[in-house]
Amino acid sequence: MASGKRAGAIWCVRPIWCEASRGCGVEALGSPRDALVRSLGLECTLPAPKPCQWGWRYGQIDPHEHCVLVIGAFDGVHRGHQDLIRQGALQARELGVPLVILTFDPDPSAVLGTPEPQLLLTQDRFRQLWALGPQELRVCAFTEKLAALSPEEFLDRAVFGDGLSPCLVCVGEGFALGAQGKGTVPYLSSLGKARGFRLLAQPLLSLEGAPVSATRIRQEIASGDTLKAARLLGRRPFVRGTVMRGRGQGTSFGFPTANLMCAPGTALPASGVFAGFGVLDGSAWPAAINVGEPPTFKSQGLQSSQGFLEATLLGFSQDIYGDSMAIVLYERLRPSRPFDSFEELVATVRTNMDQVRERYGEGPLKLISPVR
Ligand SMILES: Cc1cc2nc3c(=O)[nH]c(=O)nc-3n(C[C@H](O)[C@H](O)[C@H](O)COP(=O)(O)O)c2cc1C
Ligand SMILES: Nc1ncnc2c1ncn2[C@@H]1O[C@H](COP(=O)(O)OP(=O)(O)OP(=O)(O)O)[C@@H](O)[C@H]1O
Repeated sequence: MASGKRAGAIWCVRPIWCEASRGCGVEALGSPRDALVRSLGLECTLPAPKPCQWGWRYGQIDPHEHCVLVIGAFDGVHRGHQDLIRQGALQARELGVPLVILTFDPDPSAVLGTPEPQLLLTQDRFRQLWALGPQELRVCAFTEKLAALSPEEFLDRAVFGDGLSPCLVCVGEGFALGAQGKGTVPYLSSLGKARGFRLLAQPLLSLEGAPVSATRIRQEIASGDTLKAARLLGRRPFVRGTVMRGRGQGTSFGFPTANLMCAPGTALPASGVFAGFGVLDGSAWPAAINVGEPPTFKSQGLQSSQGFLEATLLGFSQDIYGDSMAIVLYERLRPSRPFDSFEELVATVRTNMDQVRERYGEGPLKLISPVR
């Protein structure tokens, strides 16, 4: 296994909107409603998974039918990933064969002992990949056994040995797979000669002066630059979590907040106040959001845990304790800070709510279907 830091090393790891998001910013996602639908991957439904020898698949091509195979962990399904998959789709169309995306679950970094904060939960990653239009999405269960396979063993067992016969394999420049990261581009290229496939190494998509990578996007999110993260992702970043009980003071302050505990390992800003949307039951509510422990109430309960945020949804008043909710992070409004008085805190949060209202209105935007 190669080191977890190696760029593109996998072991060390219906395209409606792809075209629109190429070469321009997130505004290309269209209306606020369309942008939310696309950011959350609600425009498509994943088919039921079917088991295969090394994992499972969504959709199916004929066993050993020639195909174009695009391989990667694809955390975030960012614009570099989209570019690579779009290239695979073009090649597949020219060759008259289906497109298969091969990915891994869990993310290889989790098994290799170098877990990275995740830009997408697994099902969201699969949905974003499926939205790019492959005929099959193949998922290899990433276990220590799989991690220990050499590139030759991986190809012979988990690819050719599990019903896939690619005539073209597409990866990013600098990609490597297999134990010790041995399966570099030149290495895979020569293995392909013996196995009847060509290897296409796609130059990395660069935006705003550097290659797009999950690591770079994680850094932008951690620093609170959710707008830049959105430009690199080609969609708005969002997180999911469960609504928990808080101190119960928000209602008395005049802004009830949904306290959200996100899944462990979710990529979140360190702290800060953001404008965005809360998405529940297929509707999106403009929201003012505080990420992280509120500095005025340090260490007074669940807020001290990592992965915590709270959001006041404009125009919303229902009991949603225990419900799951997605929070889509638009832009950062200000840093979180301690307040000397509740009055000052309330007045400042109200100003933030007004900022959200000015930008996104109040009350729900009905999205296509309930958040799955
Ligand atoms: C938009 C928004 C901004 C906030 N900003 C801060 C802040 O800067 N400092 C702080 O200590 N708490 C901040 N909070 C957290 C509030 O103090 C907290 O929501 C309130 O005390 C209610 O907490 P409870 O839901 O646990 O009762 C913010 C909350 C929201 C919704
Ligand atoms: N900016 C990019 N442009 C084109 N292809 C890319 C880009 N970034 C990654 N890829 C390719 O996409 C596939 C999936 O990448 P993977 O998630 O496995 O790891 P990675 O290369 O480390 O990417 P990242 O750091 O963005 O997660 C790989 O074939 C990889 O080389």
